[in-house]
Amino acid sequence: MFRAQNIKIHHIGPVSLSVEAGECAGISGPSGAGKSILFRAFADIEVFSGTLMLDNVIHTDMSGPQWRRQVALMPAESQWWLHTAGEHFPGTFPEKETAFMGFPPDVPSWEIHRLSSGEKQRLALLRILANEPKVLLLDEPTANLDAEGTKLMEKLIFDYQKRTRASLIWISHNPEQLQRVCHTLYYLANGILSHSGRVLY
Ligand SMILES: Nc1ncnc2c1ncn2[C@@H]1O[C@H](COP(=O)(O)OP(=O)(O)OP(=O)(O)O)[C@@H](O)[C@H]1O
Repeated sequence: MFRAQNIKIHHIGPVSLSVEAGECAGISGPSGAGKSILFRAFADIEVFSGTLMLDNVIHTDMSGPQWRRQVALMPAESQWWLHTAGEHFPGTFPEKETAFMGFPPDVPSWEIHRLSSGEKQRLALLRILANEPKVLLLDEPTANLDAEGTKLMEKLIFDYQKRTRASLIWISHNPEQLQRVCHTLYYLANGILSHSGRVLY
């Protein structure tokens, strides 16, 4: 279970929220409200005050890299620093999953500069899932994808969540998507995170 208590970062907070194992919390809110900033606090990559807990372990009891291996941030703009796609997967390349996401078998040799925004987004998710995190912080994960790509991305995330009981926090500007993928909905505006409802199945 992921728990954030009294998180304050820049003009945002105090923010508290809990996400059970196997659950998805959605966050919406106006552009510039600070949703991505809040994720940077949850991933412990920017200075904040308050407490983060993962399965009752406080974030200060882990190193930053240890925390981020378990609480993985998929930013709206993924980072790439090596020459080819394959070099960004340190272990075994996830051939089955890349094929599922519509890539041909030679994708590990693709140079980063040729990747489209949507290809980057799909490969960034596969890179993150390869580390088997317990919490996924998904910042508009389907923003650059068409309807078919969105469907595949949502299915890949669902299958992962079902298999591992990971907790998800999903930022989106698309209310239909949040209704479809989340159990609980939050709204961030004017620095305040409000619980805006539970999705009924
Ligand atoms: N390090 C920083 N210090 C101060 N302000 C910042 C910092 N980083 C971002 N901001 C500002 O905070 C605001 C919130 O940014 P953020 O990217 O979190 O918004 P958002 O809710 O994710 O927006 P969008 O929905 O458009 O992606 C923006 O006005 C941004 O310029």
